Order: sequence, then structure tokens, then C-alpha cells
Amino acid sequence: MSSRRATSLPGLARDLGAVLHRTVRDGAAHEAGVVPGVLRRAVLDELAAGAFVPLPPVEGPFGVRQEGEHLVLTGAEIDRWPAVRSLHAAVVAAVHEHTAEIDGLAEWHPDEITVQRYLPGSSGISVHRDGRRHRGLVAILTLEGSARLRQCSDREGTTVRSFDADAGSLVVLRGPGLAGVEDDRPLHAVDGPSGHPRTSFTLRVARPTPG
Ligand SMILES: O=C(O)CCC(=O)C(=O)O
Ligand SMILES: [Fe+2]
Repeated sequence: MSSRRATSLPGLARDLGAVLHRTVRDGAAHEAGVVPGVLRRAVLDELAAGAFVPLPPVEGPFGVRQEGEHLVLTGAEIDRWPAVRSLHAAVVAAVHEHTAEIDGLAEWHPDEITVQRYLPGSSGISVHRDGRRHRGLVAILTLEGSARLRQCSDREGTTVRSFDADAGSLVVLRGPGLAGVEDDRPLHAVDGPSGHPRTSFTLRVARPTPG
């Protein structure tokens, strides 16, 4: 029943060529209005049943600070959530439209979805790089709410680009192997949400590279 509803959900509202080319050039890029409202709401409704857990408040050797809660879906788990699966399929299809122009996109088959919720007053996540195993690119969609997502030039948080990660928007981060660059992952941070809770939906490759 729910899968019939999910198959009638729309795809993405924007072509991703421009944002992908900006990501290749700058390491991180933003596009507004990517996820139609009906698709965002279907995913949020479905995720209301999810078992969110608090993020570890401090993580990794650099002591990255995190304030929020998350739900991680991997591999076949993704298929159990019809609307989540629709959004995942829509993003992969939109990225794969550009495989002929940018090396590394054809191999991008994200098998991990992280949903993160930040309440007003949260400080977000401090400056970090996403893990090396997340090849190709990291795609961060915002399902509701808004916050500044900042690309930084150092771990003190000097901001080189600031993106409005608001409902429907996409931020793309460069991962290892994108456009022939083996590893130049951007430092970035996300601030706390403005006024209302923010929920992000991030697609990453997590499986080890074969061979
Ligand atoms: O919630 C987001 O906007 C993504 C935050 C982030 O950089 C991460 O989870 O690695
Ligand atoms: Fe990150």
C-alpha cells in the first residue's frame, strides 16, 4: 500500500548539472529548491516512526562537537522505507544524469542515509571533514527548517562559503575520487537551526571500495 503511494511521488525539481560542476570547482556547493514539498513531507511523515538517537556530543581525534539526534539507514534497510527510497532513487538518478561530464559520478551508489534533527538552540556540528570512505560526493538535503552550512578554510572555523541549507535545498561536498581528485574533502560546519527544528537527509557511500 505505502509503496504504491511512494511510486507516485515526484522526482527532483532541479537538474543538478550546475551544482555538481560548482562542487568540482569549489569543493562544496549549494542549490535551492531541489526537493519538491510533497516529497519532503512524505519522507518526514515516514520518518516520524524512526528511532532517532542523540549524536555523540564529541567525536573523533579533533573533538568535533555535535548537538542533535540521528537515524542511520544502510543497505537493504533503505528499501523498507518507501518514501525514503523514492528520495534516494531521485537523487541518484539526478546525479547519474551527469556521469558523462564528471568522473566519479557513475560509481556513486550511496548505501547510507543519515537523517539528522537539530532543535532550536542547538549549536549544530563544529568544523570537520566527512570520512575518507565516503567516496565521490556527499549530498545533504534539508527536509525542513533552515541553518547556515559553512565551508571553512581551517579548524577554527574561518568561513569561505556560507550556504542557506533551507527546506528543499541541497549542499554537495566533494568526496574522494570526484573528477579525478583523489582526496580534497572540504572542511565544513553546520550551525544550529533558525527558529524551527531542522531535519537533514544525507546520502553517502559507506561500503568499502571493491578491490
Ligand atoms: O545536517 C547537516 O546539514 C549535515 C551536517 C554534517 O556536516 C554532517 O553530518 O557530516
Ligand atoms: Fe559533515
